[in-house]
Amino acid sequence: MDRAEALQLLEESRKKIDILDEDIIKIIKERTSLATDILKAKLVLGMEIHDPEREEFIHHKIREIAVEQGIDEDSLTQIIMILTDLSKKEQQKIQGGKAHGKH
Ligand SMILES: O=C(O)C(=O)C[C@]1(C(=O)O)C=C[C@@H](O)C=C1
Repeated sequence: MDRAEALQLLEESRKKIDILDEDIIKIIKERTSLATDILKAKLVLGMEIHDPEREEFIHHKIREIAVEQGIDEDSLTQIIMILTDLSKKEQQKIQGGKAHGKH
């Protein structure tokens, strides 16, 4: 591969990454926005926002997928922790808004 081809390959790969990053962000938004329905259900069921058992189940599942797909387990675990954190923060935000609306 000469220098011109290398530059072209880098540019094309970065374009693909930019598109994938946008897709990932859309999916993160879709996952986070489920917080509204999850909180609605939890309030009826008298459940806490933080559900350690469910999180443990997700982490176990993710570790299996990481091994299967040959992705670094710790990195994938960190990503899942960020995603569950986003969901909890969103649920707390909605709950705070609801509580505030009562007064
Ligand atoms: O499944 C739930 O109960 C959720 O609130 C969603 C979720 C998640 O983001 O996956 C977030 C917080 C809980 O601790 C467990 C899981």
